[in-house]
Amino acid sequence: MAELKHVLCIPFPLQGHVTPLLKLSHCIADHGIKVTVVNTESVHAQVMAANQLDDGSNPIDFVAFPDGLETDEERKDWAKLVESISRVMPGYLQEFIEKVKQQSKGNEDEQINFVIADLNAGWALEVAERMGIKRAGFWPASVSCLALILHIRKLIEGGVIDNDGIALKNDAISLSKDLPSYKSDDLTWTFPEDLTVQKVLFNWASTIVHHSTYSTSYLCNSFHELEASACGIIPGVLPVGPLLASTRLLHRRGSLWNEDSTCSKWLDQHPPQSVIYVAFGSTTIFSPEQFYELAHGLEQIGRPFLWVVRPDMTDAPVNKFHGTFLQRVRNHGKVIQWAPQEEVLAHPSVACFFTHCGWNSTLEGLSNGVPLLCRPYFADQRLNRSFVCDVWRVGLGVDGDENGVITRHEVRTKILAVLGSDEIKANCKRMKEMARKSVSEGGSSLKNLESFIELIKA
Ligand SMILES: O=c1ccn([C@@H]2O[C@H](COP(=O)(O)OP(=O)(O)O[C@H]3O[C@H](CO)[C@@H](O)[C@H](O)[C@H]3O)[C@@H](O)[C@H]2O)c(=O)[nH]1
Repeated sequence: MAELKHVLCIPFPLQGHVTPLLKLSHCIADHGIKVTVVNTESVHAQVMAANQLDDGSNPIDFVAFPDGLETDEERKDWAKLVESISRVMPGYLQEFIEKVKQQSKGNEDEQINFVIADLNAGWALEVAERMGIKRAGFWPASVSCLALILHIRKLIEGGVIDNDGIALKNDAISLSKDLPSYKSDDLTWTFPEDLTVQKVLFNWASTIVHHSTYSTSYLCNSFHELEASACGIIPGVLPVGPLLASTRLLHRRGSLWNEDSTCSKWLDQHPPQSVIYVAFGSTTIFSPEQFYELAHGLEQIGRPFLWVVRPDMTDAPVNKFHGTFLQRVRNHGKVIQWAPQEEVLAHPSVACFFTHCGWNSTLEGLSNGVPLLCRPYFADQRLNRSFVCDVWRVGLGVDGDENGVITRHEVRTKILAVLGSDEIKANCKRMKEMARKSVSEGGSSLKNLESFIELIKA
């Protein structure tokens, strides 16, 4: 079938951003539209290495541009990463769009006529506007988080935060009478552990506000029924989620690391709703003390657990620890470096999900009806935790003592509490049905996606 349009999708180069935009790219390609995904060279190499093609018929094209950095160490410094990509990538993007135009020799169907960019890589929207190309922002986190960021000016003017984003009072923050109020700790740029990092995060958020002006529509990985009031205060917001992997996405679904393929078999060996799945996304770091408390808590529960420990998750001497720990838990615990998370969460033997509350993990948990235990690390994760525990009531927080330090005792008691709560189970079931309905025939997110496809084709 001849492709009618050519869409360029540009994610921000982090796992939690690449995955959802890649899933959206597949949804668009399913409608007969040509899609090219632009990654940094470093992310591109990881995606290609970690995701083998099933049959060579991947429906999406990939291109890669340099990010202007030399080492992976530099890439871990977000301030550097954000500064570098927004300095060097706009030039590569413009060059690429012009090259495609020349190569297509006037064939309008081949030329790039739509750009979808993560608002965290919003410089791409600026390039698209300059080149007269239609465009939309993509937001990989919650609509409530986007609402907060887009109201930064109002919060400063209202004396709620200062010019560095620091909350001036401990009071609940209200953006609208219909929207659940935000706690001052839930401001997504708050990082009391390190005020320099907080400044970087706040500047980053302010850049998002600026870049949002280059688009009038924002595709969000959420669904209307989940965040109706937040959707109501952002004109142009288009929830199209939850963006979930399905069988067609077995090609290049976007993991940056190799998924451990032994999980399914291991899960098959356990009774329904018996396994505690523990994974904290791609960026969470645990201090050695917190890592050990978590490990001991899991061990003491004496129930089966599947725990993702990324090699860079802690400075604790993991190998030495693992030797004895794995020996002790060998009958019920499995530790891996990276999971096929969506498959794990969909497995009937999973009973609960101990998560950092990254938005993708939160949505994947909700969509599979799995109760959540929340240990947020930074950014939007505290806000997501508040929604999970206080608004939707589908999980419990593992909040630590007055200094935020978690103990093995708390890990154990909270897991047992979440497993024993009928209220949480009932809410999870309801949430799963709502999430699935939104992306089914006639559902709100599917309708939004279809009207967006019409916009591309127009
Ligand atoms: O072993 C694992 C662990 C995670 N994942 C996947 O990796 C993604 C992780 O995304 P997310 O849960 O959102 O966490 P982060 O990687 O931490 O994502 C960043 O981006 C998100 C979207 O903006 C934010 O909500 C987070 O706070 C931010 O840290 C999810 O799709 C998971 O399914 C795996 O496939 N295997």
